[in-house]
Amino acid sequence: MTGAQSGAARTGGRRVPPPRPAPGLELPPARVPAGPADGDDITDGLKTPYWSVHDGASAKASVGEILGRLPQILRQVGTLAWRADRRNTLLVVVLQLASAAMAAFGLVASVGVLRELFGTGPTPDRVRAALPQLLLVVGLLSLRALLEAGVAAAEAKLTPKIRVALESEFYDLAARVRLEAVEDPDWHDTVHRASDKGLYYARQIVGNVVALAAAALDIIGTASVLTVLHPLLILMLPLSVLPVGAAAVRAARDRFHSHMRWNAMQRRLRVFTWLLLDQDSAAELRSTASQGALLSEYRRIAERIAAEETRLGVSAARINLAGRAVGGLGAGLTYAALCLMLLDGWIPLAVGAGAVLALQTGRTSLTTFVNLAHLVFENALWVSDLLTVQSHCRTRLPRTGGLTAPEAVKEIRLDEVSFSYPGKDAPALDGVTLTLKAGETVAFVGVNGSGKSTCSKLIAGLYDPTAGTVSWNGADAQHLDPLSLQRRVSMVLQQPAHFPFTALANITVSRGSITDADPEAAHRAATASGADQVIASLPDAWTTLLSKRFRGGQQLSAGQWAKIAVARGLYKQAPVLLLDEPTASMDPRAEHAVYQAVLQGPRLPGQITVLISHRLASVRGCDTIYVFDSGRITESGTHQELMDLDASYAAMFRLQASGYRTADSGPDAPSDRARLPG
Ligand SMILES: Nc1ncnc2c1ncn2[C@@H]1O[C@H](COP(=O)(O)OP(=O)(O)OP(=O)(O)O)[C@@H](O)[C@H]1O
Repeated sequence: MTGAQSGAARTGGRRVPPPRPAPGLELPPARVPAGPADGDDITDGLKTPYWSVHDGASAKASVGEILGRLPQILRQVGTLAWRADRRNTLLVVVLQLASAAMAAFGLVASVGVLRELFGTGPTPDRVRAALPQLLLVVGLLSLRALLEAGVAAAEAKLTPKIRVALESEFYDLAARVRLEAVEDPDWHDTVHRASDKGLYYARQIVGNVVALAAAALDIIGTASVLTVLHPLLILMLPLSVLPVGAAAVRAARDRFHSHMRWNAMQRRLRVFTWLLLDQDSAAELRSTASQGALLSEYRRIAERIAAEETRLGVSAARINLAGRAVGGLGAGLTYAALCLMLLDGWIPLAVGAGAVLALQTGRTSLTTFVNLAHLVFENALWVSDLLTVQSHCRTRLPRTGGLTAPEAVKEIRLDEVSFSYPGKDAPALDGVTLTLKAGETVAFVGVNGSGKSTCSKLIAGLYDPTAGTVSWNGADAQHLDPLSLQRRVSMVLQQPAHFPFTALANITVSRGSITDADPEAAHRAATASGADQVIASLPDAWTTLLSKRFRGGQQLSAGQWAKIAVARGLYKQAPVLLLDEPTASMDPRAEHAVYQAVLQGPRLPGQITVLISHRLASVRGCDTIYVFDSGRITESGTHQELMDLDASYAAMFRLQASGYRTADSGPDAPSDRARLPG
């Protein structure tokens, strides 16, 4: 090779320049840190992940905000419950109210017992006098236990129903939204957050709201009992419970903060543990022997987490102690006030003892209330998030109704069609005009990112154009019923889905079923695509599960999956067949067989076939070849016309052909197809 030739490939006498370095790119640094330095915050540099946006929200909200949101949350949960199961919702409410009433009556009866016990007369007489009240207390407490069991049983029936209703509605909506919504990265985040967190907390919130309501009712019950005992005693309640409440708020916030921090640290650690265990990175880690580097970073983070855990534990113990001291102070003040009331004869001893009992109950209920209020506040944010995503889904569903797409597709026309992906300024398609006629096989070729796949998705009705029209037999596709249109199109995608179903179901799914098959059509499709040999080699042939996640499941190679995907596309027998680089991962013989089947094999009468491929030799037999560049069609015609045009298609073709050329062959004579045996 001469010096002039050394930096460039030669194609039919033209030279294709070698790649140039990006302008202005400097040399990289000699050392980069693997993570935050030892003195730095280990959570620095971590983006708040989409699934964590509401974590710790209750620790940031004020008490007023939390209390202010509770009625709305109660309404929201009540509506969900009412919609899911009216009977059990009513049961929960009624039984919970009755249970709170039993608790209050139990307290009053307990004061009655104390009154008798602290009365005058010999002890046996006092005990005898107290017995009926004592039996009443036992009866009321037993009744309360029964009522609480009833609440738990009704809740156990109600919660799964709410979950199933919410889940079904959510998955039904999310699975049907239009493709451009699904491909929006923000959409992906919100939907996954709703699925992982929203649905999880929707399950938790019912139980938590019921427990919160129970705690609130107990506080109300306690306040009522104190008022009945002596109106002044109601003043004791805030004195006794507020310090406990403040300590509980502080402890709850600290817990939520710690949880957030711990989560963030664990996420940094998981980056490394995941890489160490992951199947995809296993081969490279071993071949580069870089496990040691990853393990040392793992140890560094793990040690920081251990130190942080100790710090958090000690801090929690301190807050606990402070909380108890404040609570004790409150209790001390209450008892001092009670003593004064007793000494001045405002209340009898029995009432004083009853008040102590009631205040003790009130303190416990308030601590429970504070903890649950924080929890419910945070749960509700996730549930609201889920409900917002659901309503958002409703706005992004495909149109319904419209004309039924024609069964016999005579012509599909794209007229000045443009399309931009959400959030992208540059259009992926920019004024594309082309006509596909019944019975034609056309090819879309062009460099990466030039808009070929996007164009095929617009033809399939998966996207609506942002400008211009796609029409079927003269009717605007946007006026056609999307479902009927999708039934007329079969798409084989560049990265086909690997359904964890049987081999047969992986094929029949294109007709919307994973249980029923047309055996002859499935066999024909598998034979044409080359999937027949793949399936025949599987232990249970058609019924082999294609997923290692199941017992007896099998793992296929990328090329084998591609054959299954082509079979799936052919099995649908749709009037429009779109093949988006289906053979990229196939071996040359398999690729050749697929193109033979598509281009020359039996096909549906009038079927329109679109092939997208980078291997130009494979599509040279197509009726029309469209060359895409930056979202536009820059050339079109038959292979020969484009070769005669001698523009970019001809240059690309010669470049590929040069890789196969032997010393004695002409510039555009050879092709990989021509060289294949048989
Ligand atoms: N889902 C998507 N969201 C945002 N942008 C996208 C999406 N899919 C494609 N694009 C962008 O649209 C442009 C056209 O992409 P398209 O996949 O249609 O090209 P292509 O010609 O099929 O490329 P390739 O040969 O690599 O398959 C590219 O700039 C690409 O980055």
